[in-house]
Amino acid sequence: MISIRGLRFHYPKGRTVLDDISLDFMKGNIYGLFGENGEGKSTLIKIMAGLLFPKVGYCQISNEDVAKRKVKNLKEIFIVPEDFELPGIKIDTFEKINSSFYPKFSQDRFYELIQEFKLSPKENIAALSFGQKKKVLIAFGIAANTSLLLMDEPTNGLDIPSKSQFRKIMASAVDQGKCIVISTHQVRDLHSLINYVVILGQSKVIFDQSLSRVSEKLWFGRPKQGMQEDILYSEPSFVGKAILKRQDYEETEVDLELLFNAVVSYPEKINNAIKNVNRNARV
Ligand SMILES: Nc1ncnc2c1ncn2[C@@H]1O[C@H](COP(=O)(O)OP(=O)(O)OP(=O)(O)O)[C@@H](O)[C@H]1O
Repeated sequence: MISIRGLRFHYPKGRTVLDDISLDFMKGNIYGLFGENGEGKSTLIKIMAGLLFPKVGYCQISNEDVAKRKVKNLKEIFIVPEDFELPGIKIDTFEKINSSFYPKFSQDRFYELIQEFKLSPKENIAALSFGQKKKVLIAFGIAANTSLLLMDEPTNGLDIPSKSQFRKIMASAVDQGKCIVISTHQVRDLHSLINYVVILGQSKVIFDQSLSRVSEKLWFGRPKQGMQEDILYSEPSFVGKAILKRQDYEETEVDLELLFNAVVSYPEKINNAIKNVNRNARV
């Protein structure tokens, strides 16, 4: 669906932000795009939305460069940016004006979500808090039913109950016709939502794996006696929790935060452990 090859990007007179990025994003999946502050997540999301253009390489949607900004492609992409401004109009007026750009827009779904977010269609957007405005945009993005839904730090500004509500709503939004990419540095917010992890580090892709592959190859938890030699990564702040090569241990739930910290600290070691096809080999 989205294919990125050999992509390089820098801002005018700036350092290289993205260097030789190659990635595929497929329909039916929710991708978590992670990276520390300033690693280029927002930049990549904007390139995927056709708002910034690669200096080298390409980003294609359905085999066409997004940078060409063809209407047939743009109507299949919706972005919920990190920062945005919405006009000072009523929510239902906003819906009427903007929904016409998205042929698969579902009015019913939009107003259902607006209600779920405890907003009213007659409220003026100007009078809403930042978090409430974000909810309007998230509801619009889901209702737009585009093949590609990009969300940059969507949980910023949401309170704790709204974060779990967001996860529930997003889980119900994905279907076989849709690809969702969510960027965040708050890895924990995407717990039990995503099924692919992409991590950017030092301008490169340092990790690109499905969670099913991760849980097939890695074990997360507090190691018992006799498991020490399989430890790949541990951290005192995770009260003894570690990542181990799975070997013959039971499958565990992936701890996204621990995985993220491990990949950022030892990208090669973690990638090798996942790629390793020989279950008994020691890394
Ligand atoms: N408009 C701009 N002009 C110049 N440099 C920019 C601009 N926007 C971002 N940058 C720089 O590009 C780099 C990547 O920024 P970007 O916002 O893509 O990172 P990010 O991973 O989304 O960060 P965060 O997690 O803090 O939101 C940073 O070094 C930033 O300073």
